[in-house]
Amino acid sequence: MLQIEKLTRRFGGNVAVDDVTLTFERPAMIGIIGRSGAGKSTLLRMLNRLTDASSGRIMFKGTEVTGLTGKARLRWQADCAMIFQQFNLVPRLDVVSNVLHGTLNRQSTLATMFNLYPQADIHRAIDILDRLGIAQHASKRAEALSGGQQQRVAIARALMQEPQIILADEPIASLDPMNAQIVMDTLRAIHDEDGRTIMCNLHTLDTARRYCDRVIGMRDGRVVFDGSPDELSTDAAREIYGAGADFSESATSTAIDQPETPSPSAARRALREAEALV
Ligand SMILES: Nc1ncnc2c1ncn2[C@@H]1O[C@H](COP(=O)(O)OP(=O)(O)OP(=O)(O)O)[C@@H](O)[C@H]1O
Repeated sequence: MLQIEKLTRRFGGNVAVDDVTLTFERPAMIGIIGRSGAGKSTLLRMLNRLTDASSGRIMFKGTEVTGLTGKARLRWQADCAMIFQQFNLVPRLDVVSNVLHGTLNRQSTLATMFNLYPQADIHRAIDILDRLGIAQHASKRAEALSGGQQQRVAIARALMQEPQIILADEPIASLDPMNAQIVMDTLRAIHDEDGRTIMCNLHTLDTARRYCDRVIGMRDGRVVFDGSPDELSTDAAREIYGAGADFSESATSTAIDQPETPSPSAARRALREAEALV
């Protein structure tokens, strides 16, 4: 399905991603771990074509992604949607409009300028927000939401593009443990229910073990581990993090509490407000 072949990215004399070859046969939830500077973000950004490769190639279902230009490249970026640590929403814009931004690649410039979205898209945006448990916030400005809620808005915006792959670059690094759990549960559910591939850069080992089917460990731009969560032993973790015998997994762990649940009537009210707004 997805093949990464000898992918390399250099920044001057620094090799951020070094000759990485990976094959993904079927949709899965994949965690990429490694310490800061290991090359995780650069790898995801090359997959999404935000960053060009220095050499090597990416193939998806027979198409060479690394060779796409213009509209074909934009289509790929919708098919392989990306979410970020800092959410990248428009803070002063309401939540539904932020989600509708996920359709920008398909809109005419004029329609975009005047926020003219088809009714069907508006309903779909609200359905997606409802699915992610945040429809009650649909009419609020994005900046009024908590970090976890904003990350779910970013996921909703990604889902508007009907992507086959969702790339998540440190999606929970700015969140408290409870919101981190909600966001990871959401990503896992999207994989389980929709069959989309989810590829997440993660700082914490326990999150990768708990949520992912396959874990890829990077160190100094190279893949040094590729296996199931069960195979990710403390020794393997030491190798990935380049740590000594005093390596403690607790240094890469998060404790997790109980998630919030919105009241159904509040959600319905907010849905009506949002429909009136857009
Ligand atoms: N645009 C850039 N220009 C120059 N060097 C870069 C650029 N982007 C990344 N690098 C370098 O490439 C290396 C890998 O960075 P990258 O951000 O991919 O690592 P990472 O594993 O995602 O780290 P973190 O967890 O801190 O985000 C680092 O040495 C970084 O300084």
